[in-house]
Amino acid sequence: MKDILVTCPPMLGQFDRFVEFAAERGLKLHRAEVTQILSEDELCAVLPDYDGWIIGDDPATRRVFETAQKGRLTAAVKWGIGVDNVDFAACKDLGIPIINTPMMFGAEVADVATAFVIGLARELFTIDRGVRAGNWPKPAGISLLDKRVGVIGLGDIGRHTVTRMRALGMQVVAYDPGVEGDAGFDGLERAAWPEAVEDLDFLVFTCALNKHNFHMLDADVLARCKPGVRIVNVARGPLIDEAALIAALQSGHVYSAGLDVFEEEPLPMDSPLRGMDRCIFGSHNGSNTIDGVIRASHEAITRLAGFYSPEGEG
Ligand SMILES: NC(=O)c1ccc[n+]([C@@H]2O[C@H](COP(=O)([O-])OP(=O)(O)OC[C@H]3O[C@@H](n4cnc5c(N)ncnc54)[C@H](O)[C@@H]3O)[C@@H](O)[C@H]2O)c1
Ligand SMILES: O=C(O)[C@H](O)COP(=O)(O)O
Repeated sequence: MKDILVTCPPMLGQFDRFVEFAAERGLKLHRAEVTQILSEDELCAVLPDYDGWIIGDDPATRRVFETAQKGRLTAAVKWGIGVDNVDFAACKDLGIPIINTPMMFGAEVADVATAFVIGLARELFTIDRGVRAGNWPKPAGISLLDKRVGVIGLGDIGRHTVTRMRALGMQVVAYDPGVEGDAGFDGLERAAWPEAVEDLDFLVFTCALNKHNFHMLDADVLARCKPGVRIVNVARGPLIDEAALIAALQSGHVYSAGLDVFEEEPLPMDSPLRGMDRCIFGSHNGSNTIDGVIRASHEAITRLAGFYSPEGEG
């Protein structure tokens, strides 16, 4: 049996469900005990005792892999899609096989993006908070029919998001430098960056974070947005300059935002965002459905077990 450390929060949430599935494939799963997101130092302290690692949002840095390899670590899998926290180049240099689990829950994350769009349009959460507080608020929302929404990123999540936005009767314009043509959507309007943000009622981020697009939505790009735009991010916090977004929300240039991800997670207690009533926040939980987590966790376990098989295929 290979000893495997699991540090991924959604998988930890249903941990017991996966113990037997993993054991049948030669893996003994161990729950990370320190915190749900371990620090680099914590990882360096515990990982050398394990043969493998199912990675969550932790800092999977070169130092962590080098330290772990001096112990027992020989393979790893990034649970989920985003790999911005994982130094794949270091793994290649060190000869540690590693892979992620793409295409496992694009629909689920797109559902959250859609919930944010509808919630922001109708101020559902503002109303909910008001009713709970003993009030009876009646803010006028905006209709979604024929409104323009920009979808930034046409990967798995982005495509599911386009489907959902179109089903709401919205006009979709998409930006993704890695995808050509209409991405399988009849007559899909495409635009360049940052022109794509102009004249939108909603701007929805669904793209991967990489070394080219840190703060792609900064103060300059925000200034190009239509006054009153509503912004949604279900991808990664650092795509947006959060300080610039806060300033735009405070000035009213951006009407509201729905954010599942932040520059710093968990969102700091003193973040001005916490006081912004029109906004909706998630806890980087877009992928977390019972079904989606089972799907991704089985995939992660199967791929990791594959690295230890004679053929060594993850
Ligand atoms: N909120 C959550 O819980 C949650 C869950 C899953 C994934 N994510 C994030 O969402 C991201 C996208 O997931 P996916 O399954 O669609 O990944 P994917 O790999 O299928 O697609 C990513 C797309 O982003 C595009 N892209 C890269 N740079 C871009 C840019 N500057 N502008 C526009 N598009 C750009 C790529 O060309 C690609 O088509 C993940 O990388 C991850 O960071 C968040
Ligand atoms: O990148 C992903 O797939 C998602 O963000 C979910 O994974 P995480 O909860 O490990 O970030």
